[in-house]
Parts: sequence; structure tokens; C-alpha cells
Amino acid sequence: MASTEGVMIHPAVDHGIKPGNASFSGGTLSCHCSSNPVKVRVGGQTAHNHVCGCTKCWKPDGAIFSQVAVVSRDAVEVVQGADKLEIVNADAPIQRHRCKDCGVHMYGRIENKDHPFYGLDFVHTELSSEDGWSAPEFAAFVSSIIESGVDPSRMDGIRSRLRELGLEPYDALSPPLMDAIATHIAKRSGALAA
Ligand SMILES: N[C@@H](CCC(=O)N[C@@H](CS)C(=O)NCC(=O)O)C(=O)O
Ligand SMILES: [Zn+2]
Ligand SMILES: [Zn+2]
Repeated sequence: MASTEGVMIHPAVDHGIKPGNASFSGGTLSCHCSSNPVKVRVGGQTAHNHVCGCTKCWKPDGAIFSQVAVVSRDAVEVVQGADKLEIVNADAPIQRHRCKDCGVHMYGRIENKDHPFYGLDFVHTELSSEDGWSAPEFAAFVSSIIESGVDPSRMDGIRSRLRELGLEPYDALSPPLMDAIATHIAKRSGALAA
């Protein structure tokens, strides 16, 4: 078994994962600007929180994974600094809105109504000072960290560390989410009854 010593995943999980609180009802995300930060109110508990190794999701300095969860788009409201937001890539399925000044991604939104996850926004709950957000449950797009420059020889140690933390590593999304995507596609094509 590969050594997991010193393997850093993300600051929200490296020192133990804080459990979520089932009665938690939301909080406010702030970007990293010291003056006039962008603030986004998330008016509900998040779901499917996970760490993501893809190159598209925002990661804090030094982290090799992002931490990202979903919440209903109706629950997401920019309450300050909306003029500082820009879309990273308007052609991507998830339109990530980042602060022009500090680069932090405040929320990701899907505008394609046919997308399996339409209606859900992607948020980084570490940007809030409140405790109680749903805890990360698994690790997604793990092999993708190599695309950011992680040496492939480190992968055994990184996957071992993720398992040690209880974050089962997958190279895409978790099986329940992959099944949800496939079910959506099959219903659209007619392979399954809608
Ligand atoms: N290997 C690719 C994977 C990118 C990817 O597919 N990311 C997933 C997880 S966030 C996704 O749903 N992307 C949609 C998007 O970026 O809009 C990378 O690391 O850039
Ligand atoms: Zn900022
Ligand atoms: Zn990602």
C-alpha cells in the first residue's frame, strides 16, 4: 500500500472532515478580495459535496483538488459585488462565475435545460464562515489531477489517502451520479420510458 504521509488533498479535508448538520439552512459565500468582496447568499443546504480533481473547478492555492457541492439555482443570489463577476467559459456546460479581481469562483450555473443537472448550481462551501454545510462524500475526476501537473507516480498515494479519509476515488463522478446522468439520457432518447 502506498504511503499516505504528507499527501495534501484540500484544506477542508486534510485535517479531518467536518460532519454536516441536517438542519443547516444556508450561508453566505465571500470571495478572497480584502475590499468589496463578492458575496453570494446560498439559501439552503448543499448536496453531493465532493472533492473534484478536474482542471476546471476552482482550487484554493496549493490544493490539488477542489471541493464542490450542488444546490438549487433558486437558492443562489449574488448579494454584493455582482459587477465584479465574469463567466470563465460561456461555452462550458457549467458556466463558472468568478471574481475578476481575485479569481475565486463564486458559483457555476448550467443554462442548458437538457443537461442532466439543469437546475443545480455548483458552489464551494469553504468560502463561507458558517459550519454545517454537507460534508464531502467522494472524490471525482481523480485521474484528471495529472492534467494539472501532478506526477503520475503519486497517484497510488493520493488514492490511498482519499480512501483513508472515506472519500472513495472515482475517475469520473460517483456511480449514483453517473447512473442519474445515464438515466436522464436514456429517457430523452426513448431507451427508457420517461
Ligand atoms: N479531464 C478534464 C475533465 C473536465 C470535466 O469533465 N469536469 C467535469 C467535473 S466538474 C465536468 O462536469 N465539467 C463540465 C464543465 O466543466 O463545464 C479536465 O480535468 O479538464
Ligand atoms: Zn474577489
Ligand atoms: Zn471539476
